[in-house]
Amino acid sequence: MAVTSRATPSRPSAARPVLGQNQYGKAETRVVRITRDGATHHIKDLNVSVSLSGDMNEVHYSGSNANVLPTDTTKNTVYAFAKEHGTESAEQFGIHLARHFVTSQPSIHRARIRIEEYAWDRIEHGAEGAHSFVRTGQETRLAQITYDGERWEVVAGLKDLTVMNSTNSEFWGYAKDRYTTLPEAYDRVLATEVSGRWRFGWADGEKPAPDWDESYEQVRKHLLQAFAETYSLSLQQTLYAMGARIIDHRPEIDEVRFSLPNKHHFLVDLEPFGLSNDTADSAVYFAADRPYGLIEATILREGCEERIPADLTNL
Ligand SMILES: O=c1[nH]c(=O)c2[nH]c(=O)[nH]c2[nH]1
Repeated sequence: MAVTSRATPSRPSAARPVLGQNQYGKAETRVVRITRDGATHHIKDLNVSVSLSGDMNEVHYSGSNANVLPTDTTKNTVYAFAKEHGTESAEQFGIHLARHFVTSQPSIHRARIRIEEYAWDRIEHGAEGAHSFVRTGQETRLAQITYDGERWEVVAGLKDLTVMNSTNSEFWGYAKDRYTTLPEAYDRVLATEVSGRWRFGWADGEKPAPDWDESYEQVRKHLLQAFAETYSLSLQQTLYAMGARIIDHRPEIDEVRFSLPNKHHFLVDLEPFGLSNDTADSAVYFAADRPYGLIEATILREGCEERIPADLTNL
């Protein structure tokens, strides 16, 4: 029930149920810090959950918020601390946060900070710069084989391959109407979780089949390198570059389709906390999980038929 008066909060009568263990805080603040060492960038990608407890009887019994540091504040603290301590280990980062909450708020006696850290490897490629990353951990490899007694259709693919460029991405010059509020971006983070399928030209059991494993490794390498090396004016352009590079380098493949969610990273406004974000040496982002742009397209070898379904979840 909402509090409707400003009356002094009261304790429950002896007959009323007693409050047991309780805790609160903001769960899963997704914070990404990009540290810039010239053209070499470093990523710290954390999922931080704060859980606080202490003198919280009144807020439960009567709704008095006097002892409650808002969960929104705990989220802001994570962002601000990411700017100030974000290159440190997750353990050390958690120690800073926990100490801050317990020592700065008399009503908070215990802070539990849980952190998941996502690791990123650099994408090896031939171009300048060190700002392209692939999230550590194996993607899922996919295959679909169809045979009607005469002809074969083999489609290979992958999903859950997460990649990021921490620079060399822009988005501007787009159509605008009365509902457009998106600011034009001249240097943004471009991140996506690649879902792709590619169809082999091989359809005839008499002809030698491609080396499937070698083909998979090469397609994966080419799509990563195209992602890393493309100076991107849109995710659509990057998608086309990835598919075109596969078609150009892998003669066994006739058709490629990608479904690429645009995993938006929004700069956090740290001005209210006296910190300037997006400086030459570092920037802190909020990694949003939804809604997301979804960019999908097929790239074909000239003269080949489009057979991979538009909705990759049907494959
Ligand atoms: O690369 C992009 N393509 C879009 O179509 C689009 N739309 C949008 O809001 N942001 C972006 N980014």
